Amino acid sequence: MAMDIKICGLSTAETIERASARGATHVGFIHFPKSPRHLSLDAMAALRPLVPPGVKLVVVTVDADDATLGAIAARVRPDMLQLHGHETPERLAEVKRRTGLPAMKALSVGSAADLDAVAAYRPVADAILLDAKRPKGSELPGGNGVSFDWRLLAALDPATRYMLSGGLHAGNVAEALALVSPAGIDVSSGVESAPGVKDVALIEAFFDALDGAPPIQERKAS
Ligand SMILES: O=C(O)c1ccccc1NCC(=O)[C@H](O)[C@H](O)COP(=O)(O)O
Repeated sequence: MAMDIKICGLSTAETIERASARGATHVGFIHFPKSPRHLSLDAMAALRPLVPPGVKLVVVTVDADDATLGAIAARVRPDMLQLHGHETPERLAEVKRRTGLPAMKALSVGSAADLDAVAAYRPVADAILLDAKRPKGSELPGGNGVSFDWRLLAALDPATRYMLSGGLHAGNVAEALALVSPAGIDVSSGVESAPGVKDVALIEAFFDALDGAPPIQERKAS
């Protein structure tokens, strides 16, 4: 099965087009006012038609209330929500029921014990994204450009499908994929020239690096 590739925090027609053309299966919009990648409802609704059919649009929120999530569902019509705050499995199930949308839950990993949370979300989440912990001083629960120790994922139930996230870039994605076999990968800061400024050349370099990575069957065998 081909790996999912999510390019997150996009905000321009050019970067949506390039990421999609190079093989992104998912593109992400951030709706979190503290983020340099924040897009208003109007901005997301305006960019929505630029996401090609077959590429999934994910809107990322952080502990958003029902009114906000309802407005996103109605006006932006994403294919999926990404809940990147402290949402419990019960809240995730409620969000799915209220919005009628699939939901991915982001979980932060700093130690093997952090992976215990995965079991609670697996029955309700449509996808699990494993990200690094927020560094001290950052106001952002994601999009910090820092990685966690990928070797911790050896402790995961091998049946767990997850998206690997946190600090990936063209220079380390092949190394990550030599160590772990995620169902998907997600990148934001690693394809930016400055916080919130996506760079087409870095997007190209990321996909070039993936083109050079060994296919998943070879990775599993090694
Ligand atoms: O990117 C943000 O600004 C952001 C803000 C608040 C919550 C989540 C956010 N990003 C979510 C993502 O899915 C990022 O792609 C993920 O955290 C990886 O980011 P990076 O380490 O910068 O590649």
